[in-house]
Amino acid sequence: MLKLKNVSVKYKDKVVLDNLSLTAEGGEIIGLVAPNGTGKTTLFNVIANFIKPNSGNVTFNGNIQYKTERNELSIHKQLATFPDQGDLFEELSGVDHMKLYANMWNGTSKHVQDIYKQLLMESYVKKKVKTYSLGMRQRLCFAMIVAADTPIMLMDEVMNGLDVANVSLISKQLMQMKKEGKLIFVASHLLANLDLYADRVLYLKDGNIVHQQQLNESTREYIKIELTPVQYEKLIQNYSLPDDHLYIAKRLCCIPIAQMDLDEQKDWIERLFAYKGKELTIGPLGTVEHYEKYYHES
Ligand SMILES: Nc1ncnc2c1ncn2[C@@H]1O[C@H](COP(=O)(O)OP(=O)(O)OP(=O)(O)O)[C@@H](O)[C@H]1O
Repeated sequence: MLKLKNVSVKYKDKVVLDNLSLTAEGGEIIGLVAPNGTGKTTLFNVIANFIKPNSGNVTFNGNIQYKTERNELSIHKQLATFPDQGDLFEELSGVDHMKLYANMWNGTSKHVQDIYKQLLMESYVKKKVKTYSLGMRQRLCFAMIVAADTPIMLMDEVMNGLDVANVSLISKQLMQMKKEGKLIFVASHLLANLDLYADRVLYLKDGNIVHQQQLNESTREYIKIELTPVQYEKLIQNYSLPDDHLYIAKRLCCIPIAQMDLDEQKDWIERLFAYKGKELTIGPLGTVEHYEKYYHES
């Protein structure tokens, strides 16, 4: 559905994307994670052709590239980007905005009512945007991209400023759209949140994807415990830890269990129980832990 090949973007001497390649298919939610200023928006801008890469290309559906105006039009019919709150019209209602997006991409707005009901916006959607809170505006931006109903959606910080109930509401809607076969990119700083709905999380670093985390496959499991650097030093002096264990962000010790039999696993759990008041968990690394591994250790 979407293929980026050797994409590079430079602003003057600053390389932001460096030979980045990526393939993505419909029916997938892809999280995009990196500290501020790494290149997430730049990557979205390349996919949407808001900026031209210095080299490399983007291909849709196997053979369509941004080479002609006609191609650009046909790609833009299939792709919508998350609206910016600053682009909302204060004097128009939420419904007006949703209809605008629905008509622009879909040629019809008959599904708009179902969407605002599903997103629990009925009580305010017909009022002018100037009366909305930040969270209501954010939900409207989301409702607009849902109304656009495109096969590809690029969402920058979709959950910004939303409370727990709204995060859950929007997560559900994202998963429903994924089931319908859409390809959805979500750039986010709300890491734990991505664990709930993303299929794959891409970590951007130094202009490229430094790691792709598959969340829907069984992944390496670890015994995980929070340890201070002093406690960790003592542990590695007293016991021989597997070479591939991790000590992430000088706080979390992760011991892989794949190569251990049940007795060895039990031994490790007993040893680690000695650290009173520390939470011991068993499972794969989550998005937060990967993030700390890639961005807090260098
Ligand atoms: N038009 C531009 N001219 C010069 N430099 C730019 C331009 N746009 C972006 N940059 C630089 O490119 C880098 C990546 O910016 P980008 O907006 O893609 O990051 P981001 O990962 O989306 O950040 P954030 O999490 O803060 O939204 C930054 O260092 C930024 O200063």
